[in-house]
Amino acid sequence: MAPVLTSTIGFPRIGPNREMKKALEAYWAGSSSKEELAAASAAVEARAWRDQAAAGIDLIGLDGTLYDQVLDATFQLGLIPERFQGLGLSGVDLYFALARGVEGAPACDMSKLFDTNYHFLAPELTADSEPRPDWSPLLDRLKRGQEAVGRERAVPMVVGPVTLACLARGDFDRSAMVARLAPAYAALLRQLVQRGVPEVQIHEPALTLTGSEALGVALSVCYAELAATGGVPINVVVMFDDVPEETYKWLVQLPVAAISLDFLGVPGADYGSRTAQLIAQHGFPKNKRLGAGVIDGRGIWADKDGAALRLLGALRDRLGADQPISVQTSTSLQHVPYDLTAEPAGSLPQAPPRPLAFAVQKLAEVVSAAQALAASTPGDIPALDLASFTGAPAAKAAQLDAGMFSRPEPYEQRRPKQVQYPALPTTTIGSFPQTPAIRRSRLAFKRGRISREEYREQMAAQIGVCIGAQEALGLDVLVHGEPERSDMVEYFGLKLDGCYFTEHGWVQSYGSRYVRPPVIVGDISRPEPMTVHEYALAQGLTSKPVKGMLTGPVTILQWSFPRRDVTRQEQAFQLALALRQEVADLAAAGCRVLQVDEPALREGLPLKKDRHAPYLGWAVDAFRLTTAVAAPEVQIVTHLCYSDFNDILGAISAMDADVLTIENSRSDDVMLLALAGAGYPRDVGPGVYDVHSPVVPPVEVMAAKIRSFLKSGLLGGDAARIHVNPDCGLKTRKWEEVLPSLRNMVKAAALVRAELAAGGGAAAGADAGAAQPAAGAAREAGQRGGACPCCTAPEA
Ligand SMILES: CN1c2c(nc(N)[nH]c2=O)NC[C@@H]1CNc1ccc(C(=O)N[C@@H](CCC(=O)N[C@@H](CCC(=O)N[C@@H](CCC(=O)O)C(=O)O)C(=O)O)C(=O)O)cc1
Ligand SMILES: N[C@@H](CCS)C(=O)O
Ligand SMILES: [Zn+2]
Repeated sequence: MAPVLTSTIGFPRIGPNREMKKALEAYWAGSSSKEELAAASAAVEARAWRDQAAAGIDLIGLDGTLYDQVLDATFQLGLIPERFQGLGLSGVDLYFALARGVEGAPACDMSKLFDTNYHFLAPELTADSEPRPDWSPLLDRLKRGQEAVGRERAVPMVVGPVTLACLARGDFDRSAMVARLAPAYAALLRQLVQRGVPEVQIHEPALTLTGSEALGVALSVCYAELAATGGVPINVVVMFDDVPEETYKWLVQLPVAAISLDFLGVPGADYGSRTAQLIAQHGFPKNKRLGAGVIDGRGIWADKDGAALRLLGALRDRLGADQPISVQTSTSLQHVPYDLTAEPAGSLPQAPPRPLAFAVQKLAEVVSAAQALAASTPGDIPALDLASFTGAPAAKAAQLDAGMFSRPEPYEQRRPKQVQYPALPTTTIGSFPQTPAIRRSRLAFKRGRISREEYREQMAAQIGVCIGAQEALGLDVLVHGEPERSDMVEYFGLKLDGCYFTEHGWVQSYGSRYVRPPVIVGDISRPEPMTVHEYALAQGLTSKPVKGMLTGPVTILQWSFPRRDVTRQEQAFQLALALRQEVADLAAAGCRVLQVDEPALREGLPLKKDRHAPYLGWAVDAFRLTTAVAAPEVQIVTHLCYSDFNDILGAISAMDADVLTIENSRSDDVMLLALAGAGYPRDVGPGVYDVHSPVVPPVEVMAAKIRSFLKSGLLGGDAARIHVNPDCGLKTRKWEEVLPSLRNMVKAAALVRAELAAGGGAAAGADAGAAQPAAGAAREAGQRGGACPCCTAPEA
């Protein structure tokens, strides 16, 4: 019998106590040195590798990054976009310039990694891109890894050439690019030969995509070139989904030592994963190790009733006891929190459907499944039918009246009844800076140092500050600023029954920014209103319309850890029904503009095209179920960001929102042009500036953007229906960045309004005054929080 190994293909890189966040932010703030940053990063990495060794993992993937693993590959390949060259930057400063931007050189585009809530930095390539590899950071990490866990266990990992070519921005032939990149990867493999590694992991999640079969020839030629370097066994790692059948046929023929596959796919997806079926049907080569990803890498549920072992047993039955196999997680563990034992005793949900497991606990599951498999003989393990295994939960049909999914009147009829705007109405996306003072208040409340009442008073004061600032800036549609929300999804998770919330369950979202996803543990319901108090408070301070602010059902689901026993659709509809009650309550409280954010709508799109339509069907239905309860007079806004929405324009339109605000500025108006090209019919607010950069955008730059919107053909250039807003919320920024940026944004809108007025071209119905709420919402301004951060010292 072949030995059963254990392997890891990625681990949290943030440290058990968010050490990397602190180290990075200290370095960026200038309060620590390069050496201190490098030392902190090395310590976090070594801790993670030692944790894996201590758990008994045989082959430890040497995960670790200062910001993002895709950027690491781009950077080490020397594929530096031209705008960063000649700035006099090198090393980590050049690396961080690509990640975060510097004056005159905006950052690389940030996008979701496949269907996860992790953001990578997109390589920018052209047909002529010439790699100039320098793999020193990876080789240095390998040296440290070998010192930490020994040569026989330390496995270097890198994002592979096919995935890099697929994730890159630019107009070029992907197959040709794979061929162009191959020699640079071959150079890495040659350097690894000297260093005595057991293997190298080349991560190729792009092989899960529909269309990857067309890259089959490029894949084969490239991996033949890599294998020809000789000496270093290659483990091709695929994660996030199964691979298309044709791709599977290419994949298993590659001249590599191991292929790692994801047997579980997306938690709660009704289509499950076809990986087991592919193996049942086509087998797997005996001369390669099968990396069996049978422990869920991106869910937090513990393996239940030995499900992983049954899958392993079925694989052995199909492939034979001499099949080399390693037990591992289905994806990198970077998508789950570090260690469940950090949670305070007694805080775990009382009756979860099954126990929880974070990254450290998953290591133990991998090892115990491997040990149980090795110790068993055929017949010991309960049978499982490989040919029909998908891991999908049983679908429950939702019994809802069709009328609940449609607004009472179509857009053309209801729009004139809603708030009327001046040309180019200005607004923001919802959040304002989460200042240290706000975080201190929240901490004080959590630790019991201040009462709930005091905490609410302090948040109310912040809301007052936000309203005062927006009035002073002259924005048309205001927001309350979301100070009470540590995170938009976490906030709703805390308010909804059926969700469990962790204290330390941080997961990296991008760079030094982390989130704590709620855990959906049961049926969702809303015990009481969640946002009405803050909305009413803010609206009470101004005569301008204040947007009600909700996170949509698909985004709450996507950014939570969902159940695995119930389909995603069922969970989305439960969330939608709870949010629908909130929409009704906000409307009853006088709210006339109500934003329901769905930034993760695109993220949830299955990686296979044939699964798009069913997903988009229920995802759009969940949004409509949430919002359709609103009367025609209530303007429903939605907001989408940080994804490529081109391929879901039909679904965006089907959401039937009255206003769509969409991130646009980092990607050269791609979204705007796509919407214009598709004849998108309802109001649009394309982002005019990037909120992830500390750079204050000049008036003229934003004015030029607005002019380009008007000329793009979008809405026939109707300026009253083209809104002006930043790309996304401002919570990560400081007041001293936000105020000048918004001041410039308002000035830019005013400039273009004046141009339109001078040219007589302003849209019909446009009026240079402030927006008016349609129904009597005029209230006394400035009752609370008159202090305006424009006139007082902003908080650091
Ligand atoms: C819009 N985005 C979001 C995504 N996913 C979400 N779940 N939420 C999102 O908003 N995905 C796509 C994008 C990703 N964007 C971001 C943007 C910003 C962040 C971010 O800033 N994260 C914060 C964490 C915020 C938070 O919850 N803070 C807590 C404080 C927790 C804490 O550290 N407390 C300290 C003491 C307080 C202190 O001294 O500061 C303690 O307990 O010791 C809070 O506000 O209460 C981050 O800093 O990383 C994430 C994704
Ligand atoms: N309303 C949220 C949306 C983020 S996608 C915010 O402004 O932060
Ligand atoms: Zn956003």
